[in-house]
Amino acid sequence: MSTLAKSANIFWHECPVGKLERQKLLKQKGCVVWITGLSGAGKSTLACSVGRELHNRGNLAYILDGDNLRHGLNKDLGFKPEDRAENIRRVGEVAKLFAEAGLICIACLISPYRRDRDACRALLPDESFIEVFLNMPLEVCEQRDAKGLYKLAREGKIKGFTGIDDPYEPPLNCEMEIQQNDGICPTPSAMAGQVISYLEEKGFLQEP
Ligand SMILES: Nc1ncnc2c1ncn2[C@@H]1O[C@H](COP(=O)(O)OS(=O)(=O)O)[C@@H](OP(=O)(O)O)[C@H]1O
Ligand SMILES: Nc1ncnc2c1ncn2[C@@H]1O[C@H](COP(=O)(O)OP(=O)(O)O)[C@@H](O)[C@H]1O
Repeated sequence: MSTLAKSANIFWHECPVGKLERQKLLKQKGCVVWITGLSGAGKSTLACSVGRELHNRGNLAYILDGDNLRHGLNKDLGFKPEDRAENIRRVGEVAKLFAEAGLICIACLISPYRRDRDACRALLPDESFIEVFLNMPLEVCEQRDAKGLYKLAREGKIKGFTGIDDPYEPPLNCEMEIQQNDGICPTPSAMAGQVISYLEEKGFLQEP
């Protein structure tokens, strides 16, 4: 699918209230926390845990979950590489709007291809795209198999399943990597704590 602009004679209209004013109102800085990893790695769980913690602290956050968005905005897309690329492109653009609105936008999608994630990063101002690699081994995800999809993929009933017969390209330079310690997965709340600490350190949770 082409991402080249097809419309001509269009002009950007500047609005009177800008990002800085909205950030001051919300007492936080807009950013995108982009959680990537295999199906079953715990992306949605982590996103929800971070979202709850931020809400409890009085920060405004919004979750863009790949699975959920495929029920609406992206319901015309499948899992071929070009469909995944368009899926990630659209979510990247929406995430950019949320960050521009001053929110902490938490996007959780497999987003298996490095090039697609890097293109989303390039949409955001420096440091406000925070890539979190939820690095859970395939065996752990497959053992969890919360939706029974790995079983179907192993039986050949789903083709092109990430980690089985479609690639996952791990980030090379992500802001955070969360993994098992001595074979034990940190609890969702411990993982969320790591993300919140990062946001705090970088000043996203306070007035600009
Ligand atoms: N072929 C194939 N490969 C991977 N995943 C598949 C596939 N088919 C369906 N599913 C289900 O779709 C969810 C992933 O959607 P995403 O939008 O995050 O995928 S992607 O970023 O476009 O790759 C993913 O959800 P999560 O388990 O939450 O990651 C799966 O439940
Ligand atoms: N930190 C964790 N420790 C143990 N189990 C987890 C953890 N995070 C998620 N899970 C479990 O793993 C399964 C997949 O989690 P989910 O958040 O749906 O993953 P994803 O969104 O990456 O597909 C769920 O059954 C969930 O309860």
